[in-house]
Amino acid sequence: MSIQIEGIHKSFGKTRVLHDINLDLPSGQLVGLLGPSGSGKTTLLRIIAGLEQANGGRIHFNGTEVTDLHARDRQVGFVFQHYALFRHMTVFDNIAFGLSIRPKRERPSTNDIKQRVGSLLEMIQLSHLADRFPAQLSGGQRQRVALARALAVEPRVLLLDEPFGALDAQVRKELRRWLRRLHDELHFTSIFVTHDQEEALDVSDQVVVMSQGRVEQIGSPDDIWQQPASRFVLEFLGEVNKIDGEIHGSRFKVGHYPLQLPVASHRQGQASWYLRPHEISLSTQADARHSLPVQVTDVNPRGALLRLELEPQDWPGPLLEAELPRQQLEQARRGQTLYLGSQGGRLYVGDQQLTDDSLALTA
Ligand SMILES: Nc1ncnc2c1ncn2[C@@H]1O[C@H](COP(=O)(O)OP(=O)(O)OP(=O)(O)O)[C@@H](O)[C@H]1O
Repeated sequence: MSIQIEGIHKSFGKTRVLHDINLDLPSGQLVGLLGPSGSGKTTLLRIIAGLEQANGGRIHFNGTEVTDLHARDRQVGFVFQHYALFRHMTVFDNIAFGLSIRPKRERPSTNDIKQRVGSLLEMIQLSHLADRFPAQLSGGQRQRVALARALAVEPRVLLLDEPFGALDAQVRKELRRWLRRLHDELHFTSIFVTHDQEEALDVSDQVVVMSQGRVEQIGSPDDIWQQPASRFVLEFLGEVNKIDGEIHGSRFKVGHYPLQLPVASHRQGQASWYLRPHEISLSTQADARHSLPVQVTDVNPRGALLRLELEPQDWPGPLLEAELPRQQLEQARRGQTLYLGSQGGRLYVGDQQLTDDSLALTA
């Protein structure tokens, strides 16, 4: 089931919380809706479900307009962070619920219901707990039952709002892998709200990044990571170091250290150089490529990698995080002075990136 969202906007009172949202989501994809708290993810999800009315715009499922269709007629399954299973019903009855309340002529026979619930129980690997009550399950098991319950009625679209938000990191990771596999087997279309960028990048076919009620970027996890469309996306997705300075002619001056830009910039003044930890290179000697002195304040080996915390020396700025192959700096130790450089990173003046490509700065 493909989903088209055209010019959706929404206000609560005088506050506009969604601005002209346009999305075209192909059938069968697992789409991650990612953004900070308050960016409008849940509101958009509720509008797609029909639980909230937009102030304008249209929604189509497979080309058919559903904007004015009641939630119960949209055939949408919903799983929330705290999904209230019926406490007085067993796991089996919870999953069977949606089927068993159907009007008589649409209701499958008792045997069919038994079979369908049986195969869902197998799928969520909880067949052995069919007779338990929700209170006798772990949080992860409860969320799996919630998912099976949503899938039992064969929704055309499954919407998940932080479904694993309340679970601990390990269970969360297992469940999202499991959701991915399930998705690959059953090919339904789902939209999955999260504010956890690792979660979104890990399981989604496409990620929609939202900020302040607008779509900042839509693309594959790889696109979004490699080619962030804005400074917001760059900062929101993954760790990034920010080094502030000023552009004068063809130089980017950090404190009193002038770094040479590859080409003279037409923009002058305040600018920020953004570097992911792995884009930092370090040398024990100052040279043409490594000119900014930093002091090592922490050394953390992580397998084949070395993670260093660095304090700017003699130039203003917050602590920096660098990550490099261990053999490159075998002898790194706390208190040592090193010289920072990079072949990459991105230079921004305000919200505008100075070049389309990554930038190499040399002293
Ligand atoms: N029923 C409501 N009445 C008034 N304001 C609301 C209502 N629901 C949401 N909002 C506001 O709309 C904005 C978007 O909220 P929404 O829940 O969609 O964000 P979100 O990105 O899902 O956030 P979170 O990750 O914290 O759940 C927020 O500023 C919120 O306070």
